[in-house]
Amino acid sequence: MSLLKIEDVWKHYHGLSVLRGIDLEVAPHEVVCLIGASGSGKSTLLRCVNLLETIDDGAIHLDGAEITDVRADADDVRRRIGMVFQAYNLFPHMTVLDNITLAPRKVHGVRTEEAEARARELLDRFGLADKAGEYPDRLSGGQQQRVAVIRAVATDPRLLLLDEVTSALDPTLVTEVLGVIRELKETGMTMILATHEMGFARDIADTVCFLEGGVLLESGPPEQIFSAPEHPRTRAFLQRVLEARRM
Ligand SMILES: Nc1ncnc2c1ncn2[C@@H]1O[C@H](COP(=O)(O)OP(=O)(O)OP(=O)(O)O)[C@@H](O)[C@H]1O
Repeated sequence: MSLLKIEDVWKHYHGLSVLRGIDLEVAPHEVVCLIGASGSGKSTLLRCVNLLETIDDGAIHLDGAEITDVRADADDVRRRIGMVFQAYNLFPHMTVLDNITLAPRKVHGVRTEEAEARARELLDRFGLADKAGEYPDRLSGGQQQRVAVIRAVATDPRLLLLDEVTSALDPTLVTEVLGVIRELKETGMTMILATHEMGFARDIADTVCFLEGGVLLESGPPEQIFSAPEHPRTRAFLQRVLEARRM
């Protein structure tokens, strides 16, 4: 059974359709990368999945239950879905350790010692063990984003959504964040990433989905999408990306 099932999802803003009948299934442990030009609907789709936006038509199921049903408990759904944004959104007045343990303690009711032990284990695994007592403004952008990723997985979510997590970073810092995500893949975390990093999508994705104008035009394994895309619009988009990189 799929872990996430998105069925004919539509989203309109002020009469304009920004998601137009999206269908997508994500299997447990699968890594899906959403690619497409700016404004194609990648972020909106992620925001619909964790109920930050309400959909106008269609349905989204997590673990077989419809989460877009009006009777679904949005807080419960968000407890099961982690999300990391482009802007790291760490709490500036809290140490790294407190940032990471806040949700497990306050939302999931985990005891402080247990939450801190888990946070330290994650910090250690992702090479940030010495930063537990630091405040976010003492960390580099790459380190802050790694803490944001750790914070999102500290509650053991069923699904992790990552929205352009490397866009705000200096290119030299991108690699370290990508390293963390690669490591998460090794642990079997199911993830959906919206990304402009084609190289990364090719490297990490099990499935790449190309969106244009709110339509999921083509999806498939990275070898297919990047080497032999079927849809002419996918080919045109990848060509534009390639040309922009040469400039
Ligand atoms: N809150 C909002 N109100 C009105 N329009 C919105 C809102 N959020 C997004 N949009 C519009 O929806 C469309 C899709 O935006 P979205 O941010 O999902 O695209 P994207 O593919 O994630 O872009 P980017 O790669 O730049 O992040 C855009 O035309 C955008 O202007």
